[in-house]
Amino acid sequence: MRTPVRDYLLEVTDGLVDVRDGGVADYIPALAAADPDRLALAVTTVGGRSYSVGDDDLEFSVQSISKPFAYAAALLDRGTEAVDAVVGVEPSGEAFDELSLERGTHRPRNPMINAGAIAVHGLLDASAPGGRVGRVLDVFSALAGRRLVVDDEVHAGEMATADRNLALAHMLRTYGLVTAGAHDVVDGYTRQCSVLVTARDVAVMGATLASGGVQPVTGERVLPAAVARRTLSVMLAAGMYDAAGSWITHVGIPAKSGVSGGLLGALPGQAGICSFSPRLDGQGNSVRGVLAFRRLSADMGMHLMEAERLGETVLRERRDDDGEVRYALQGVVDFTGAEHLLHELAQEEGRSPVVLDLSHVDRLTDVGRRMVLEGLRRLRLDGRDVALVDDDGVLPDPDPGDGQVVARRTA
Ligand SMILES: NC(=O)CC[C@H](N)C(=O)O
Repeated sequence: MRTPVRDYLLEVTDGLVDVRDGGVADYIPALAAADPDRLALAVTTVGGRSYSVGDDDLEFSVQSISKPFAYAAALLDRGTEAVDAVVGVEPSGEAFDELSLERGTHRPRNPMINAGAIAVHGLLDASAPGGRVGRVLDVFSALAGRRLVVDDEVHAGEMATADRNLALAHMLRTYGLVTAGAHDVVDGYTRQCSVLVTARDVAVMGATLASGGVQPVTGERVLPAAVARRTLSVMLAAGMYDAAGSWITHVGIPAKSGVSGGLLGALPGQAGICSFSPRLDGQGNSVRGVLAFRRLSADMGMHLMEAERLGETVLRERRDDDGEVRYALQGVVDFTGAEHLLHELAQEEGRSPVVLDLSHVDRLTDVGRRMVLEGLRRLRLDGRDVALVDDDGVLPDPDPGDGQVVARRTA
């Protein structure tokens, strides 16, 4: 069988070929010269499988799609507190190159606009080989799973007209939010924007954020889970500049756009997505990219707020068996899954022993584990015997805290 996923992506891009609205960014010479008809769409699942169509191997400069990844690198290098001291996490509701600073602290409102991204670039570990740009290349390459490079021509072309970004950096220096030289930081930030990627690379990088920081193809943990979660949160709040509100409403996928026409999406627990099409709308977002994401979100149920009642699926069956009550669980036991089980256990009457069969459980989250153990402890306080069937060891060291390890059975 040929998997239908790639065919679906083809259908989406085929439907966009005739859309020619918008125009390419013209303030960077290399972007002004881009072929506006190029089109690519790529998806990588958190399981590490990639599907892509169109110009999926065409390299383009990453531009502002670098911002969330550089933010993640700064969190890695400096920790949350130091990063929070120079940049906020609020949507700005303004254009990407606006000097939008918070009242009082003078911090740029978020790391997804230029002012914030320039401050973030200044935070990167400059002691790495190749300095801050070397650091960017190392982290980006680990995220993509291949060695990435800077396009010197894109960089030189943008530096020739970088007055506005230089102004932002000088302004940030007056507030002590950038300490390195303004020219140095903007030069490094512009190189960061000039890293060459393909749509396939960006989808894989996004899948790394979506999977909580583990690069799903190489298996390497590139980012701590908390860094991935924070990066996705800021993308959701501010990744689409002044279109953030309508983006959340219509698409509901944490995302980041760039002036070269790339659009990154990362859906937690599911997939990284990238579209590439150079014509931009008035807000600087790729016209066909926005349409592709709207369609994917609607067709594939990818809107973050599309809530599934998964908790109830955890209970596979309850059986009265030879004088004992057996609960068979399945899937991933998280807060709502454990709550569902605890609710059922609370209805239990009588004195027969309770057996929890975990044979079909993939995993318990930390809170799921603590809640299930607390349930077992309370059953024992009520004078009931409890036992576990857990041949795969999904609940290692089942100590409910009363000093008595729970008995194990084989299925
Ligand atoms: N929105 C963007 O992609 C902007 C990135 C570009 N390098 C700039 O700083 O202007």
